[in-house]
Amino acid sequence: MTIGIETLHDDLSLLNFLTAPTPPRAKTIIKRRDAELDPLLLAAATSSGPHVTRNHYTHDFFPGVMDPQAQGSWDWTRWQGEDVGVKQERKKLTYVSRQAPRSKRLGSETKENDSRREAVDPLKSADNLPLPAPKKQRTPSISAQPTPALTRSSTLTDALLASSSTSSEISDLEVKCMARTRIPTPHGPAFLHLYHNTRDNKEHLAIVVDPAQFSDEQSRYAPPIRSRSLDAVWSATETEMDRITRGAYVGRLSATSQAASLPSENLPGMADDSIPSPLIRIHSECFTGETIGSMRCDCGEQLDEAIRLISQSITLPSPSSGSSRPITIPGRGAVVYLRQEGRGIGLLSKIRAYNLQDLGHDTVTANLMLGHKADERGYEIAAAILRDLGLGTECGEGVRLLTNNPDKVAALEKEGLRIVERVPMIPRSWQKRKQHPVHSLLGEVAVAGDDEEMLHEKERRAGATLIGGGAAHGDDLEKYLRTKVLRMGHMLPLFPMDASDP
Ligand SMILES: Nc1nc2c(ncn2[C@@H]2O[C@H](COP(=O)(O)OP(=O)(O)OP(=O)(O)O)[C@@H](O)[C@H]2O)c(=O)[nH]1
Repeated sequence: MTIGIETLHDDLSLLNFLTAPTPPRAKTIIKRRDAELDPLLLAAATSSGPHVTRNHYTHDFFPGVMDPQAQGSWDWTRWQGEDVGVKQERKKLTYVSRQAPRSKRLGSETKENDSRREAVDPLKSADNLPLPAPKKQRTPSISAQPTPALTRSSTLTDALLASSSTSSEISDLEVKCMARTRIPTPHGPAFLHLYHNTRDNKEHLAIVVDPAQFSDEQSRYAPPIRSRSLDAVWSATETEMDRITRGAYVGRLSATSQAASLPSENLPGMADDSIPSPLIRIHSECFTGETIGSMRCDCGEQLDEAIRLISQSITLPSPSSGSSRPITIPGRGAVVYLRQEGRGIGLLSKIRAYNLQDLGHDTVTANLMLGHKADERGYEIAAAILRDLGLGTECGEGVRLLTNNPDKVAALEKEGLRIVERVPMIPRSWQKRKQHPVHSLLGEVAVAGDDEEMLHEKERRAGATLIGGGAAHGDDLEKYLRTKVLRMGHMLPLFPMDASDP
């Protein structure tokens, strides 16, 4: 039986053909038929919001401003708005793929933590604010590039930005603090700063400890640690409330105290000579250590310990020889929290590395076996964030860096950070047993007579590696700490495991 193309022109004849008791023997040509898109289906789909199924999440109904077939139609960021050069008749909805062509997708495939990933102009995200967005324009941000001499048209903000740029390396990196807020922590108040940058599309953070900003009296001993890019004026139309909402305020916000900051809050200043330089920690994200209290590493306790140490108040000698009373001022410093999970290899690879570690390999070898370097982190963004905070610059304050990692010190110095001192981070589990068996740093207080087991139990109850917790002990942690010293050269005296250990 031969069926001509003409006999399959409608649904019924096609159905008959497909369900006939005897399959056709002769070659049958079936013409491809594209069904009309049912207008009802179109209406239902448009009103039901974005598509989220596996096959459809990259497609959406767009205003027909672009030819769906055209190169780049998948790129939603190219859409300039309905009114831009759109002919009236093309305003109807069009089903457009938001997925880049396969060649493009494969070409840009990079590993999770690759800092070379194309950034989607993160500095322009000021329109994430709930308030009316300022007109899209390049807003002031801190550049890692040496700033050219100021022109006559330069504003005060420009002058401040210029004074904070010290790196001698040519770089296109810019960072901008998008928002800041006060966070009460178990160690005292901190200001959380969220940064965007032009290098990667991650949101890096700075946890600034500087409670003197709440008090006029204490702030005269040292300049406040404030973000230049946050305090800058972002647009001529920005209101006081816009500024306060994104954290550009002075003092402590309350229902009765709401003072927006000015760029001049950041005039470069030097601390009183007797005040130690601010204590700084560059911390790399560790989901396992910080979020679920993993005892495979010391990252959770390091983050907590850093905030605790930075928050410790500073005692100054009395200002006049006649007075015997020393002065105490609140601690100052910052933790720059970089989103470079797993020493830069990403969480997925770190999880795989843990399995290799369970097979007997150490943290360095496991990384190498997975095709990574022992450490793939970079510190350029950290240095730019610190410059934005006025820290470690040539004309501002130097920093005391909390770390045992010599590579970190070298990398930050290469970025132009002025480090006046390295402050070691002794793991709590080593610190405690070394000092006194009943010494307790935090949490539940140990008492004389507590045996080792009791101490560990108290520490576990106190929160282990999590923020506000005590020390954690365990074989995995011990192995990790020793590998850092023995294979990665961390500058830390080994805690003797037993009498035969070095
Ligand atoms: N690849 C890998 N990363 C790990 C492992 N354990 C912790 N990390 C990551 O290591 C980073 C912390 O680095 P560390 O090497 O512990 O310490 P450091 O920051 O180099 O040095 P310090 O400043 O002295 O603390 C975080 O990003 C963790 O996620 C591991 O076993 N494998």
